[in-house]
Amino acid sequence: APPTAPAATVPASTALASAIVDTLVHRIGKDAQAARPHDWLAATIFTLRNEIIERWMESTKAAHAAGAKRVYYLSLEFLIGRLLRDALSNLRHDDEVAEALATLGVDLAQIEEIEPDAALGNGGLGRLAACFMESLASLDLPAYGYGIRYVNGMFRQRLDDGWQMELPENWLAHGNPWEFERRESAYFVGFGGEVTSAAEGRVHWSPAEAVEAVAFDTPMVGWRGKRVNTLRLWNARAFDPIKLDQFNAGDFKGALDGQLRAETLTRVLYPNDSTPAGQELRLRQEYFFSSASIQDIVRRHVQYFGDIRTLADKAAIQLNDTHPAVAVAELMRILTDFHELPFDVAWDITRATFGYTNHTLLPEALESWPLPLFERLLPRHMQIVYAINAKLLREASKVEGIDGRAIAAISLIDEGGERRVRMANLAFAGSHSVNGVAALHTELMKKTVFADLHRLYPDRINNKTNGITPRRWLQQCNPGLTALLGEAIGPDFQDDAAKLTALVPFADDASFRERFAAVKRSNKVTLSTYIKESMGLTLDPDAIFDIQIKRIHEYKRQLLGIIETVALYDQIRSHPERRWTPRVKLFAGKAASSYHNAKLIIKLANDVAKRINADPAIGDLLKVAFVPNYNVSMAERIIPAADLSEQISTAGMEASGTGNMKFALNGALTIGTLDGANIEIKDHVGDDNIFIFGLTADEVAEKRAGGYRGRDVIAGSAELAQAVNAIASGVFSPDDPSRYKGLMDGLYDHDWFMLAADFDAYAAAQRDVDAKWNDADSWGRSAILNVANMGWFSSDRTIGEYAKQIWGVM
Ligand SMILES: CCc1ccc([C@H](C)CC(=O)N[C@@H]2O[C@H](CO)[C@@H](O)[C@H](O)[C@H]2O)cc1
Repeated sequence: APPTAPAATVPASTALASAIVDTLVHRIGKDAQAARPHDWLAATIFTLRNEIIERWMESTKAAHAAGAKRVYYLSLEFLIGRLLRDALSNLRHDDEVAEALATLGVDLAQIEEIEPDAALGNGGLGRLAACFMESLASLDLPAYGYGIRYVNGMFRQRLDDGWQMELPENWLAHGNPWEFERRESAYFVGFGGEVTSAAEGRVHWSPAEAVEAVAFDTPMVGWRGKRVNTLRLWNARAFDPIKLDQFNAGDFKGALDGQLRAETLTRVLYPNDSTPAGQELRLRQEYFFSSASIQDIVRRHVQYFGDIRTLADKAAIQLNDTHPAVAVAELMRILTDFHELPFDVAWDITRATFGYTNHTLLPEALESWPLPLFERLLPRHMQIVYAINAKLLREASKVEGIDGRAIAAISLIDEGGERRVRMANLAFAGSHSVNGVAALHTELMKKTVFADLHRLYPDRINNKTNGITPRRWLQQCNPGLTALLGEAIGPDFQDDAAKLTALVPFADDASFRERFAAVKRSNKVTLSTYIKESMGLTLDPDAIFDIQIKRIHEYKRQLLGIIETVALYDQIRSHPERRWTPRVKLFAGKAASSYHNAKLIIKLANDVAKRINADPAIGDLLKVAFVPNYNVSMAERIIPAADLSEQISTAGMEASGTGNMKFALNGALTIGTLDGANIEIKDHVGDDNIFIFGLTADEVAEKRAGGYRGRDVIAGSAELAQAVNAIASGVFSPDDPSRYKGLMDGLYDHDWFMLAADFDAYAAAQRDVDAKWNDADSWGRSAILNVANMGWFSSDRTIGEYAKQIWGVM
């Protein structure tokens, strides 16, 4: 049973109202008359925090008392979003707080809207880390998340005449009531300098420069407040914020240089979600937070358990992709240089402690660092990488069937051309578990990127299909559906998402289908109101809401969605006599600031929207919109209103996807390829309740190997050719007719992402969507069966698997 609510819990609504006013007066310094919405937000959070802090302390004490093994999740990204609604709902206080505030004339929903998103991530990887932290607390597992406290998170996207503009994001502008500075948890992190060998083989690294890493803790509140875990984000501070001598000499810049360098380190999140910037500052960020985190983990272990050799029994460290991979070398440095363990003993402890999750097979996304940069910035770690590599290659050379080519592929050092340190190989070699994030992805890891390492360590790669927290992605963002489900199958699904299967029989219940459709329609009306107010565009809530929201990337094929929309537009215009099914196409997503084609695709979506929405011949049959500044809160607003979820990546390129799970859990049907977790969604919801089309991953590989050319396919598809030529010739860009020529030529000449190859199948699947939509019972049945069968995609199931099979904490 969850721990009994401590004495200082939130009193009944009126008492609660006065507690909030008391905080407003004594903490914010405003009385109810003068208070602004942001004052009420702060007062509500500070009041609610009291209970959270007590549960937090209780959780920490309980873990300590139990001598529990802790999970440490190292991630350069945590895409948290807003926390008030999440904390209120997980503590089951949302209704009484709403009531209490209402007695004060304050609308809880309104103040929840002004909380800034903690946008400390790019996309899938960062959001997964946030869902995982919530599930770890909800499963009562002692865990810490470690990351960087960026002052500027993911940039704000503004569209200027359809072009993406990146604006700094200042989530800390008005302070952050959720964080606690822990000045006592501060560590020295060095860079550069040199390594000297001291007496009896001891090694000494004297860095040329250093910063102080200071911890800021944010509570991670689990479902029913079962446990409150810690998200520890590091901030960099200069040891010498101001050099007075230089200042007095008038060299103000020089005097403050140290502080500037430190601030720069944790200032901003790199906005790339698959192409490494490859900049030195990025490596400095990766080492800064990895070192501070490892030092903090080792300090806690020695303090609580004494002997460092038992580290792997009491700590499970998970590397969220390669971004914290240098932590492997950092732990080796601390174990050998400070705790004077023999190399091999240190290596065994390191491997037993680390697990590594791979989130992408895109070659350009696999991080590697030029050896000179790595050596200059981290001279001691370079030595350790060499030592690890020597041991690894010695081991590999003993395995039969591992030839020179395999050795070269296994090596931590890429010798082809400029020598580079392969962070994926370092993470792989330094971990006892290497997991993929969906079944197909994990199989492709074994067959492609890690084929040789897999042959050397055949039982290291394992699969952990992603999941999403049903608290944020159903209960909190879709209260209408949650209430309806509760009426039908009782509340138990809120404690165990697997219990959603109790909904299956209701798919055949016409009255339940009706109420289900009514909830969906009211969510669509709510979204339409928002789109009307924010974009001035009127949407028909009875049209199919067909939605593609995710980072803009060529492998995610927003371009295929746009070209099919252009083909549909042309079909409607040339065949007005036909009975067309009204459709609303919504796009949203950010492009990495240096990703030219992705930014062009955003512009094209806006140009196509402008033309179609203004065309009187179309009316409400087709409306297109690109919603600006897609983020976690926007996803919570859009997903409950979706009928159709676009998951149309080139097969073999989307490791898993997690948006696909969120849409299906909210009763949308998926149109997608056999890629990532789409395959497992199909397996769970049933072939009749999903629209699958296109080439499989193997077929894509064959076509690529077989000299596939888009030109041949385009020539064979009138609809496709018409749409591509219309875009290429400037029909949607009269102000610059050749704007998309290059983009379209790319389809003729390369089409690496197989848009032409999959077009006809995709367009046909879209017509199947229309047909099913016009059979409301069939659509309703399928939508209900999607919700009923999405329990397996809860991140509680995923974390349960990590806990049992990788971390040994369950
Ligand atoms: C170094 C630049 C960089 C930054 C981020 C990344 C991430 C790995 C990209 C990412 O977010 N991958 C997504 O991870 C999700 C969670 O596992 C998956 O569901 C998505 O399929 C995958 O694209 C790669 C390279």
